[in-house]
Amino acid sequence: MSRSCCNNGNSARNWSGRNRASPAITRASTYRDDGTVLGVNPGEFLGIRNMNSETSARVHAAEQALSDLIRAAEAFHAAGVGPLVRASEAIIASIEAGGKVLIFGNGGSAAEAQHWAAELTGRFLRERRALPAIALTVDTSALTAIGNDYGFDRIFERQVEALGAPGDVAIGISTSGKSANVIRAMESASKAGLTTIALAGTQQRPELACCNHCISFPAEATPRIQELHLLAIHVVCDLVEAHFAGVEADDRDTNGSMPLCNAA
Ligand SMILES: O=C(CO)[C@@H](O)[C@H](O)[C@H](O)[C@H](O)COP(=O)(O)O
Ligand SMILES: [Zn+2]
Repeated sequence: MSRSCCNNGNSARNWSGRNRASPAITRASTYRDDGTVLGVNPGEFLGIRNMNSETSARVHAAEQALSDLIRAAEAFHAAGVGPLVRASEAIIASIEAGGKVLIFGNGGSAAEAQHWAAELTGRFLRERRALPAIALTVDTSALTAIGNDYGFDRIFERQVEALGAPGDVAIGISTSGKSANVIRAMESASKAGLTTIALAGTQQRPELACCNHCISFPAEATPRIQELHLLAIHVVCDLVEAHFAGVEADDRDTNGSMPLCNAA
C-alpha cells in the first residue's frame, strides 16, 4: 500500500519488506518502507504528526513490548520445541485412550484455558472429530460454591477431583508459577493418575516444576509470558489436530498455510 493513500502508520507498513525482521523493530521509527531515512519528524513513519514527550514515551513502550516478545520467542525457539511436541503427544495419547483434557488458570490464563478447550471441542483449523476438553474456569456456580465453601485455593482442585479420571490430562497455566489454586489442582491431578502439563514463566514452585511436562517460557513480564503461552497453545492445538485430522503436521502448502482454514 502506498503511504500517500493513508495517514495511518500501521497500514503503511510493508511486512514483507525491511521492517519484517526483529532487529527492524528498533529502526521502525527511523526508516520509511522503501528504506530511505526519515527526516525532520521522527513520528512520520508511525503517522504521528506531533511527537511530544508523552507520545514519544508511548512509542517507546509499544516498541519495547514488541521487541521483548520477539526476544523471548527467539529464546524459546532456540531452546527447542521439544516440550511442545511432547505435550501434544501426551494429549493425543490420552484422547486416543478415551481420556479428556481439563484446563485451568487465573485471569488471562483463565481466558486461555477457555480458548484452548474451545479449539479442541470445536476446531482449530481443520475438520476432525470433536475432542474432549473442559475449561474449569467457566462454571460460575461451581467456582463460587467451591470458593465460598472450601476457599479460592480449591476451586480447580475440587473440580479435578470431581471430573478427572486416571489417564486424563490436567493442564495448569500460571505465569508466576505460584498460584495456589493451580498448584493444588495439579497435585490432586497427579495423585489421581492424570498426566500433568504446566505452562509457566521463568519460575515455578517445585510442585509445578515436577509435573509430567512443565513448560517454562523465558520472559519476565506477565503479559509477555501470556503471549508466549498463546503461541504454545496454538502450536500444540495444531499438532493434536493434525493427528486427529489424519494430516501430518508439516503438510502445508509452500506459504505455510493450513490445508483447510476456517472454511464454512
Ligand atoms: O492477564 C493478566 C495480566 O496480563 C492478569 O489478569 C493475570 O492473569 C492475573 O493477575 C492472574 O491472577 C495471574 O496469575 P498467574 O498467571 O500468576 O497464575
Ligand atoms: Zn493479560
